[in-house]
Amino acid sequence: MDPNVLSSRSRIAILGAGSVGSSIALCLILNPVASEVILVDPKVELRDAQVKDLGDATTYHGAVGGGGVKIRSGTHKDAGQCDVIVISAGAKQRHGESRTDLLGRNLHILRSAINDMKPFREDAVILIVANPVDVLTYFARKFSGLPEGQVLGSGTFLDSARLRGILAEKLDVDAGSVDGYVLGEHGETQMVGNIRSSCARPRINDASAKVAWSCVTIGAVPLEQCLLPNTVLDRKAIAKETREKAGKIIQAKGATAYGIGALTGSICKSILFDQRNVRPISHWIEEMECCLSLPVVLGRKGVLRTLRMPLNEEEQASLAESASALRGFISDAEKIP
Ligand SMILES: NC(=O)c1ccc[n+]([C@@H]2O[C@H](COP(=O)([O-])OP(=O)(O)OC[C@H]3O[C@@H](n4cnc5c(N)ncnc54)[C@H](O)[C@@H]3O)[C@@H](O)[C@H]2O)c1
Repeated sequence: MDPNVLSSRSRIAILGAGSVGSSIALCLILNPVASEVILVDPKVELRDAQVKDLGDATTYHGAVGGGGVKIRSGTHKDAGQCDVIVISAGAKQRHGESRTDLLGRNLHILRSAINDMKPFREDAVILIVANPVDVLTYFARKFSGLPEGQVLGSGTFLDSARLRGILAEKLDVDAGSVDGYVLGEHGETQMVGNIRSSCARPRINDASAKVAWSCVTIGAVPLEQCLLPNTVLDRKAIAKETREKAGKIIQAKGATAYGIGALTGSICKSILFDQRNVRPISHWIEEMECCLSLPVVLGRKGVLRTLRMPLNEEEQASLAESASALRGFISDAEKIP
């Protein structure tokens, strides 16, 4: 089927009209993949103002079905009937607040948003962007009752994109030719640091732990064989730079929005156009009993299958450690009233 015919009937809802939600909406206007984008936010003044502002951007953009993208305000019930529901509704961390308390607030938002959206259209795909993304993806699957492949989180797609960009610069190649993944838990939310001690969980100490270095290739050529003459690749420093990029942006401007906006738009495209792209996406992993990122095939039914990477022993151990930390965090979250 012509993908544009498919998309012309499609609708995407975005819950949360803040920095991230509005950036996602703009990307979906500039690179249209659905005929309608619906913004949902209890702050109705903000929501409607974002819709008006974004509406101006549609004037010269969007050729889906020839008529351009329609952006409008909507309710949670409208969202439940959309093809893709992006959840960027989330409170930001207050000064001195523990991650557990933040999770408590965001879990509350997620639970009420999902209840308000029910009943879901049968083939709806829920895409979690709000943090902590892996834990919220786990609970969205539980609260929504949708088939597990239809509930996913942006996961380490953003971390992996950052890694690719940094490697591309160091190796002087196009980022599109770099194949490499950050796996496990989404880095912006490593549940360490100011987490309450009663909820402290094992952490990955090595900053390079989550990059699947053994599988990085440049145009299908193993990384080792692609280094420029007389160069040494400091993997630990690159992993650290990848992990700390978000923090630096947030420190300077309060939030990250454009990167996640563009990548979320591309996940929506993979789903609605049934593209079968391989992306590192947070999803339910049965044997790990949590949601975390491994490469998956993405299509109209969401996660179609997980691809198992030939990780070395150390990488497998760090992935297991990431899963154990997430399981611990989930079990702490289950106790939140
Ligand atoms: N996954 C990633 O890679 C990534 C990257 C950047 C930000 N984030 C996360 O995205 C989330 C949003 O960030 P932001 O900067 O846009 O925050 P923001 O405060 O600007 O926007 C959040 C919006 O959610 C709305 N909201 C609250 N409850 C709602 C509900 N029940 N239904 C609909 N909307 C509701 C709020 O009113 C607010 O407007 C945060 O959790 C942030 O950590 C994730």
